[in-house]
Amino acid sequence: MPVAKDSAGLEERVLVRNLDFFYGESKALKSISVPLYRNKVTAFIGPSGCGKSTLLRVLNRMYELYPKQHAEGEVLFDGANILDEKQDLNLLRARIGMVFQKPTPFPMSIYDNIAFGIGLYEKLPRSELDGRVETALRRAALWSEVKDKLNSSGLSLSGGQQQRLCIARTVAVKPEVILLDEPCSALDPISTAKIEELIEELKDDYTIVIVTHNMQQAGRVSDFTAFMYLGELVEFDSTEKIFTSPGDKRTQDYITGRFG
Ligand SMILES: Nc1ncnc2c1ncn2[C@@H]1O[C@H](COP(=O)(O)OP(=O)(O)OP(=O)(O)O)[C@@H](O)[C@H]1O
Repeated sequence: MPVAKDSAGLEERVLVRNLDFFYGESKALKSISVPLYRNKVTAFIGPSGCGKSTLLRVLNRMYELYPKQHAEGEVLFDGANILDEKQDLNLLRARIGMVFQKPTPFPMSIYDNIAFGIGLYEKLPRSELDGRVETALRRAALWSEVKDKLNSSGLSLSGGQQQRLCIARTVAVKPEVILLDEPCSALDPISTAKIEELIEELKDDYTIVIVTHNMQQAGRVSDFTAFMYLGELVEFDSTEKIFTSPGDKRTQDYITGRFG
């Protein structure tokens, strides 16, 4: 299928169109429309409760795990609406991976943390699996720190290392889009800097979406920024534009710390 690119060479990897989301009767997302461009980092910012995490949870249909939550509208991925009932959820979650706020390694060895995820989707001989585990750990900038203790528990690592292990686990199944929900909020500044460097490198291969409360972080890591407020998407533009001359007063007030 020919892929539409605009004059700036941007390719819409995912296109959210008129998306509404409901927790029971309560509407948490109101007619959200936003593109997520290939090989770019898009940051979602906005005050607590504005719907950032809800939006991420729609993008890989995580909300399906809970009763009385539903989405209406379209999330187009390769031209198909992932909200469609026929969507294979396991396949979707392999293609759109997610890293959570709190590092969540499985209670198993470092090696198995990575191998387990791969094993859900592919049956590989041990030698090939070893290679995939190493590549994923290198990609997550963790290999040099763990290569001599692959059999130690993932839980024995520091918080920052655990978060990189979770990123390695996500990368290992070869997703196309990576969703990061406040990935640094539980980390110290050095670990945060490492994750930010990693995001910069990963965007060569993936489409990345990050939710962050940290304005400086959004400014450092993202190419595009979406500002949300009370379930609405107020403004979406290049990060430079949002942070230097936002079009909406609410965006301006938020980024200058006047509310939120
Ligand atoms: N499980 C739930 N049941 C009912 N309402 C919920 C649930 N989870 C979130 N909400 C509501 O949906 C709205 C959006 O919440 P969401 O967690 O997406 O916001 P957020 O922008 O990610 O906030 P934060 O920055 O504090 O993480 C809020 O009004 C919240 O109270």
